[in-house]
Amino acid sequence: MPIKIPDNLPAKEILNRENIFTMDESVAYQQDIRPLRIALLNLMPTKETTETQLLRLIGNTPLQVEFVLLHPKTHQSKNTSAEHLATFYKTFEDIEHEKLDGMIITGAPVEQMDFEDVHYWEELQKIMDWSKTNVTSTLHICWAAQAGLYHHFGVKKYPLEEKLFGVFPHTVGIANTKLLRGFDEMFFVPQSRHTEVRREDIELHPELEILSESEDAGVYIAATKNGRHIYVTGHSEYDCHTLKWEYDRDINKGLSVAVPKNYYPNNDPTRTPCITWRAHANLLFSNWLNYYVYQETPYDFMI
Ligand SMILES: CC(=O)SCCNC(=O)CCNC(=O)[C@H](O)C(C)(C)COP(=O)(O)OP(=O)(O)OC[C@H]1O[C@@H](n2cnc3c(N)ncnc32)[C@H](O)[C@@H]1OP(=O)(O)O
Ligand SMILES: N[C@@H](CCO)C(=O)O
Repeated sequence: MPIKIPDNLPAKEILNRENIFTMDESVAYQQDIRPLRIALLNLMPTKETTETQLLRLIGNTPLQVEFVLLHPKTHQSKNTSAEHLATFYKTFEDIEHEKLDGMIITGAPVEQMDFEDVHYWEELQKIMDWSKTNVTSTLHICWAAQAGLYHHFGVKKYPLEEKLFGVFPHTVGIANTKLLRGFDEMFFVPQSRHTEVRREDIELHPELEILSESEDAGVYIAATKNGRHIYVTGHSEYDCHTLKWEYDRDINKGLSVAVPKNYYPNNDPTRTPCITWRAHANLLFSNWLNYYVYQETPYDFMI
């Protein structure tokens, strides 16, 4: 939340230089509050797990949030029951005449396919185009970040020689950026993917900036300079045991997969992993909700 301070307090200038958000008394008197409307376009097969992970992070705010669950109509889900979708989910057609304060588009296990081979690619492109005018800020996670960068900017994804799998140190790329307010200079993020986007391709687009990256994992967060589209390649929303679940799943299938790096104590998969990214995950989502959604969205957006 912004700090409301007297109009002429000297600290105001110092904080403004650090991009700390302050608000004059005169502006504060005019500020109205209403619940935020945030949609989760859930592309994951494990929909119930992802709902829980993201609600946990979105719920960490004093703001009231109305959560709208969306699934792609043009894909028949194998792993989530039709009953769950019918009870709790809507499709894009149900909301396309509305406005949203924020939208999160999740990852999906389709990164090794061409975008055009994904069943819901056309539908997703339509939703991403619509988001430019109907959503104040859209956060794209993992495959959705690759899909958004490709659709909006033509940025390609490239296969990695081996799966990027583990918990890696990341750094803040641009000082005082509001999305990373309060972050330590180095922080940890889980990564679990077979493909990457590259800095040099993103740099060709002056509308984009790279907010965070990692020596091991490459670009972590890119965003449009106006904050309306945010692309996050890692999985800060993952629970402590999600990487273990993915690792055990692949081992049980007989796949050759390396132990996730920097995750188990002494990299020993018989030991219980320890979470090292929760604080930054909470900050990332509360900064997004505050600075990119709540402070930017018009009060009468939905009228
Ligand atoms: C890079 C990132 O974004 S990481 C995020 C993705 N991570 C995850 O999904 C982790 C959890 N997922 C999993 O562990 C596995 O996908 C499982 C265990 C749920 C299922 O795996 P499998 O049995 O091997 O494959 P299955 O044939 O059921 O298809 C898996 C999913 O791939 C996706 N998929 C596969 N082909 C297509 C396609 N052509 N178009 C769209 N989606 C597709 C679907 O999401 C499908 O699940 P769904 O129908 O429930 O939505
Ligand atoms: N995080 C994913 C990568 C596949 O897209 C998994 O391991 O299931």
